[in-house]
Amino acid sequence: MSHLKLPPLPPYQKQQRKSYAGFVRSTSVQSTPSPTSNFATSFQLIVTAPTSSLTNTNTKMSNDQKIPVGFVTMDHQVAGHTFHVGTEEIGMLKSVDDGSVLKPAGSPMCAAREIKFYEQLLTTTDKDILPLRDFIAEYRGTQTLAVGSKAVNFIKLRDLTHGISEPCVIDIKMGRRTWDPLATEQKREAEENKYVGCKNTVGFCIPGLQTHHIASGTYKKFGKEYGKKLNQNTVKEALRLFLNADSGLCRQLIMQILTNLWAIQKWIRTQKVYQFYSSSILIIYDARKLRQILEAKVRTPTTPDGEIRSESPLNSLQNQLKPNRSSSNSLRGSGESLNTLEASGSPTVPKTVYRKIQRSHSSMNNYEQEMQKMKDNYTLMLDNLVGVYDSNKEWVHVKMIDFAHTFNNNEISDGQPTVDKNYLDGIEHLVEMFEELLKQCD
Ligand SMILES: Nc1ncnc2c1ncn2[C@@H]1O[C@H](COP(=O)(O)OP(=O)(O)OP(=O)(O)O)[C@@H](O)[C@H]1O
Ligand SMILES: O=P(O)(O)O[C@@H]1[C@@H](O)[C@H](OP(=O)(O)O)[C@@H](OP(=O)(O)O)[C@@H](O)[C@H]1OP(=O)(O)O
Repeated sequence: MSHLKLPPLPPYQKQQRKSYAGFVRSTSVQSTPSPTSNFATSFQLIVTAPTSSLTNTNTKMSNDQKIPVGFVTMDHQVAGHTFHVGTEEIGMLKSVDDGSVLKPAGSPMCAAREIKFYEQLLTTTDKDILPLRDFIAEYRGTQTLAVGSKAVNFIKLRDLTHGISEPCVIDIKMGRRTWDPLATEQKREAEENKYVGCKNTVGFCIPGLQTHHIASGTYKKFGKEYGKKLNQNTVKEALRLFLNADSGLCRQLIMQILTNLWAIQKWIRTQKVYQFYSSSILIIYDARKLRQILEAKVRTPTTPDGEIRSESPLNSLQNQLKPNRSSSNSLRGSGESLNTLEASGSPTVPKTVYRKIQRSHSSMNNYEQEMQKMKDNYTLMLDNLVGVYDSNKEWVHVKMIDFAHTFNNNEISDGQPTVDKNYLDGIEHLVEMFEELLKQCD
């Protein structure tokens, strides 16, 4: 255990924004949320529901947790402190209008530490730290809001799911060790006994993920009970589940994720300023965009070096269609329903050719799925037509989050500062897995 050289943390000062959203009652601030805050025990598969049926219904809270006007609970939160109806538990909020999330600042020490981390990053000129600005969600200061009868200080960040139609989200907590130098014996023991199948082998764990499962059109959410059961083999299945691999590994998606991971990995290999304990990498992508790419691939399969393959069954179908300049929907004889849209030249109108739908009692399920796919594609097409879904917008985010336990090296030891080997071990394994997935893309 390195010799601790931790100056007493300054008394916790709330940096408050001038303006308050919602309302703030003048109340006596409770000193801290209970330090042993209970977490909602999450079942393995928390939620599964048809994607099309989802709306953010997270606005119902108990009276004593009335959510401030202008905010709702974060519907795409996959891990961390969540609101728990009827308890003191306060979780992430999402602004309804400015594309921000608010993270409750937590216990005074963690809050001061995380706010100090973000504030330092805003003003630093240290070239060794500057790359970190690109790896985190934009910090938008702090804000105090009344939640029920409490005035709570929040850290305000860019909502990385904002504008993402069908957000697939995974929280990957980095490092074998997830307790910080100030952790009590009890906390260390608790942390050491969690996610052991993953942390002790690949140096990271998955406290939560959600995916819009393209093949079945359902939304699936998995919590920490799922993550705690993963090992170095099944964690790869979890990544494939997150990536909709059963619909086809998408080279474009994996390349975008890897490009960001490589940048973080390169910086972690050399930076000697921070030790990141219990910090996560959050990966988010839009399943609606992925679906569009996969459909396009089926329509125009390409060779590994990107050349459009010569005649493929679908191409021959397309060629038979010789599409005219407008959408045409022709029903023929045996119930074949073919629909093709000639790409009108507009980047937002996809050339959509629906595969022949064979209607027979033996493939009725297939038919149902095909019909669901046609409906989804129509939605996508109409979105594109009305510009709701700008196909050029950013649809993949990879960001470092959660710095409540991030220490400056000069706080920890008086020896030579070193790289964060704990975090590095995790990201080396994570990059390796995504590089392996890239090789599996056809
Ligand atoms: N900038 C963001 N945009 C969108 N979602 C976010 C953002 N930051 C955090 N989240 C969501 O909130 C969850 C928890 O975030 P974070 O880890 O910072 O909180 P926490 O309560 O400290 O978690 P833990 O208890 O695991 O340390 C993440 O898993 C993610 O789903
Ligand atoms: O990573 P998990 O499994 O969500 O564990 C959390 C986590 O350890 C959290 O600590 P922090 O990283 O947010 O500081 C714990 O909060 P407290 O330390 O405030 O109690 C949670 O209790 C942990 O959840 P769980 O109790 O399910 O292990």
